[in-house]
Amino acid sequence: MNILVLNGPNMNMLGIRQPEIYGRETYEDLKTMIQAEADKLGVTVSFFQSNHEGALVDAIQQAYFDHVDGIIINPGAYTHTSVALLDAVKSVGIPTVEVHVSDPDSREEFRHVSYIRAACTATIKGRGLPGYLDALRLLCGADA
Ligand SMILES: O=C1C[C@@](O)(C(=O)O)C[C@@H](O)[C@@H]1O
Repeated sequence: MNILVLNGPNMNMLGIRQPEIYGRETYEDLKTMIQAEADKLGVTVSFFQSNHEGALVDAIQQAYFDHVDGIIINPGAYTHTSVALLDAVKSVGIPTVEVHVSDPDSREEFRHVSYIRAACTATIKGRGLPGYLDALRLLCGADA
């Protein structure tokens, strides 16, 4: 099984950006944590982070041609704005789990809308970085 982990804008700033919300662990720590869980589950994971909407659309489309089995996506702020990412996930038909480190629904009103949610099989939010591990287990059919 092949899982792609996509992170949107500012997720490369984990550990630096608003640690009171996103914690002190870095993007590299996140990748290490996911890789360790993937090794346990016996699945292959690849990672992509971009601050650019189109690059994320390209990565989702490429996942189709690479026969990726599942996508974990934290679109960052594009969650609340991007019809393009919604359309991309719908286009490829790959099971996709939306992850948020914080709980956007308990933050500012403008974070309450998620465009991508309609294309996702599940949303995991407010669980910190371990939320990504829950998403991985969910996609692999292991208990989340
Ligand atoms: O960049 C982010 C991170 C986020 O997706 C999260 O992981 O909690 C929540 C979004 O509202 C925000 O724009």
